[in-house]
Amino acid sequence: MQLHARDHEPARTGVPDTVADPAGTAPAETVPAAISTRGLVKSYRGPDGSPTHAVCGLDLDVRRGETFAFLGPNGAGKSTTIALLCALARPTSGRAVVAGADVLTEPERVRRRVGLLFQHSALDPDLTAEQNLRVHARLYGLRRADVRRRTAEVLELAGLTDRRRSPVRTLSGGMRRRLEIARQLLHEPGVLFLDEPTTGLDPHARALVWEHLRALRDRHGSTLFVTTHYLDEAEHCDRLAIIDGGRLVARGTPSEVKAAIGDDRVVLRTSDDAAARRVALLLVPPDRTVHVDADGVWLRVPDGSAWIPRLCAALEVHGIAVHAASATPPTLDDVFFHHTGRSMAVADGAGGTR
Ligand SMILES: Nc1ncnc2c1ncn2[C@@H]1O[C@H](COP(=O)(O)OP(=O)(O)OP(=O)(O)O)[C@@H](O)[C@H]1O
Repeated sequence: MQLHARDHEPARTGVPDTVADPAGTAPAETVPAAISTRGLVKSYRGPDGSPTHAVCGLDLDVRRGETFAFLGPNGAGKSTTIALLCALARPTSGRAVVAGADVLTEPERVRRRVGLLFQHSALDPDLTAEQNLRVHARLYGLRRADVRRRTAEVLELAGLTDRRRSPVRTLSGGMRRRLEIARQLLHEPGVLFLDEPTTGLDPHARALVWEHLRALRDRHGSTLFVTTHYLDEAEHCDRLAIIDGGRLVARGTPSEVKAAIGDDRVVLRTSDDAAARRVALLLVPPDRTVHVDADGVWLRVPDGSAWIPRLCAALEVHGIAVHAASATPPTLDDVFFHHTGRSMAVADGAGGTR
C-alpha cells in the first residue's frame, strides 16, 4: 500500500521542504520534510481581552517516514499545534508546510493529505467495522471502485479482517482504536496525527496498537506524529519534542535528549529525608538542587555511583541511616522534569510522583 501517493510535490512557500539530519543517520545531508514550521504562533483572546499564547514561535521539522512523539504537560499547546498542522485552526503568524501543502494558503489540500485520530471515538457503534470504513471512505470522496479495495486493505492492516462484519460495539477497546487508525488511512494520508492513541487502553491493547503503528512505519513508510502521556511509548519513537508554555524546550532522538541532560539521578531512602537533604546540600556544588519527594532524597550529578559512598559517609556522621541508594542514568521522565519542572505523571494529572 502506498501511503504517500500525494506527498511528493515540492512546497511552494518559504518553509524548507528538507530538513537537516541532526542524528547523522541519513545518507544525504538532507531528507524530505513531512512537517516544517517556522515561527508558528497561535494566540487566543480571553474574555477580558488579554491574549493567551497557546503556541509561541514553533520551529519544528519532522522527516518523512519517522514516528515523532510530541510531549508536554496539560495546557502546553499540543492540541493547538495539531489543529494548526491539520489546518483546523488558522495560525496568528508564522508558516507551516505539512505533506507538501501550506496550512495558510492551501488548507483544503492539507486536510486531504493528513489523517487525524482524535482522543475520543468517532465510530458508529451500531455499524459494523466495514460499514464504518465505507461511510468514511465515501465522505472522503473515494471512488466507488476504490472503496472496496481500500476498505479490505486497511482492515487487513489493522488485523481486523475476520471481525469486519462485527458491530463496533462488540469490539474490544484496542480493536476499536485500531479500526479508527485504519479509518484514517483510507485516503492514504501523507502524515497521520494521533492524539493520545492509547489512552484508556490496557497494557496488552496498548502493545497491539503500537505493533500496528510500527508496522505502518516499517512496511509502508508512514509519517506518524503522536502525542502521548506514556513515556515508554515516546522512548520507542524515532525522535521527540517537548513543548511547554507553547515553546519547544527539547528535541532530538530519545538518546540525544537524555544525553543532553548528562547527569545521573541519585536517590537515597533514609531515616530522615529532610535532614538528609540538608546534609547533601553541604556536599554538592552550589548550582545543584537536592529534592525530597515520595521516592526519597534525590539529586542529579555526573558519575552518580561515585557520589553514593560520599553521601552515605556524610549521613552516617550525622546519625542518619541509609536504607537504600541507587544511581541511574537519565530517563525520559528526568528529561521532562528537567525542562518543564514537572514529572510526566504529575503533569498528566495522574497524581504520580517521582
Ligand atoms: N479556543 C481556545 N480559546 C482560548 N484559549 C484556548 C483555546 N484553546 C486552547 N486554549 C489555551 O491554549 C493553551 C494550550 O492549550 P492546548 O489545548 O493546546 O494544550 P494541550 O497541550 O493540548 O493540553 P492537554 O494535554 O490538556 O490537552 C491553554 O492555555 C488553553 O487554555
